[in-house]
Amino acid sequence: MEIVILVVVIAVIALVAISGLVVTGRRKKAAETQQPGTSESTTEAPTRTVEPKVGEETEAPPEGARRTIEEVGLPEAEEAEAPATAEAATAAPEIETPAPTAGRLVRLRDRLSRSQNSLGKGLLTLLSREHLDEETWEEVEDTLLTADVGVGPTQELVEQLRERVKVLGTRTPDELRGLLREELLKLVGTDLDRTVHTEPGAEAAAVDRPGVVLVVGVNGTGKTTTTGKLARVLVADGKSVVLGAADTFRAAAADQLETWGTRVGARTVRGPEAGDPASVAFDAVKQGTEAGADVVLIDTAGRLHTKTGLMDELGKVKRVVEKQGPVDEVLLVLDATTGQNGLVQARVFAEVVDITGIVLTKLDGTAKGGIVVAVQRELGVPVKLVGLGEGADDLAPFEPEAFVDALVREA
Ligand SMILES: Nc1nc2c(ncn2[C@@H]2O[C@H](COP(=O)(O)OP(=O)(O)OP(=O)(O)O)[C@@H](O)[C@H]2O)c(=O)[nH]1
Repeated sequence: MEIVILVVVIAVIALVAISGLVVTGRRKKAAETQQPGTSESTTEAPTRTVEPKVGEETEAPPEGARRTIEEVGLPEAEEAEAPATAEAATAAPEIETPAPTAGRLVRLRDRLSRSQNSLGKGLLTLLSREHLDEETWEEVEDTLLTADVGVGPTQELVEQLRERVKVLGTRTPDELRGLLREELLKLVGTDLDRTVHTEPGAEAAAVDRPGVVLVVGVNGTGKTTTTGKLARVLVADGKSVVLGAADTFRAAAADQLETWGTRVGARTVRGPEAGDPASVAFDAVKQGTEAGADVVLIDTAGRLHTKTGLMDELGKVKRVVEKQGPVDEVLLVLDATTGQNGLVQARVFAEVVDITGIVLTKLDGTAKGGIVVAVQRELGVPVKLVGLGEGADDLAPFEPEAFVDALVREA
């Protein structure tokens, strides 16, 4: 009997154990069959990746999108498209046509007058006061000094204005505007040669060499950008241009210049990183001459005017280039927003390389347009170009009338 009970107990235990195993096995299977469920969300993932993300409008359509074209029955179109796309990938980038240069300053006048508003508007408001007492004249003086016109030119202007306002007696706003325009124009100067000399000098007729322009200045003033913009201006005027990346300190600067060049089909001559800038400049002129280019533009590295070694190096760049012929234009790039500090820079650069023209950049970012007057006085060298923005065609020939008009125009 005991034996029978023992057998029954063992049988019951065995049954329980077997049914437990079966349940675990089923659960495992169920878990495995849920994996496809998870992979369902992964199959969703690719679907998600073909959805455009914010800012992807300009990217090539993803694979999924092309299949949709197939679905609507245009396989031939896709086949025909495929080689074209492959070709486009290897083809040279499209060459841009820069905007014409004539009247650029006028076109950009709105921007200029917006940024310069405080000088012209400030002066006109002061001069419109009923009684022009000593205090008002002092305010006129302060306004001019704040706008970086410089002490000497400010005193001259105030003296002239005082005299003429006295003679004029009662003043209408239009008369005042006219008066101020005339006096500012006198200060800015209308008879300076503001041509950027990109043509080789007379001696070149025998040698047949390109015009050579050297671009110099302290760090970050906008040399590379200006060189690139100038290349566009020249190409727009039908000239062939070779660029010399003599900024060997920063590989990125040479890349930046090359990008500007590529956009307008101008070749860039570059050297090894940290190589000798004078030799790159020399090579650029040599290659420009061999290629029969019209102009060679040489971008130099930014250097602090206080670093004697770097300033000596700049002198060497110019001397080495001159072994092949004179440099026709040395452009000093000054950042208009640095105000009076620009004058100190100008003085030192002028001692090392003969500056023949000034490019005043970032005039769009300052109300201190008076630096135009101050820097010309300081160096006796005219402002020839102005930068009015970061856009590729935001470089304008400096036109005194358009500039002064922008200063005194009605807001
Ligand atoms: N708003 C404005 N920005 C400008 C103008 N000209 C240049 N810039 C900007 O100034 C910055 C410096 O310009 P770069 O051309 O790299 O200056 P750089 O003098 O070559 O610099 P380094 O090689 O480091 O000495 C860039 O962000 C330009 O886009 C301008 O006229 N207006």
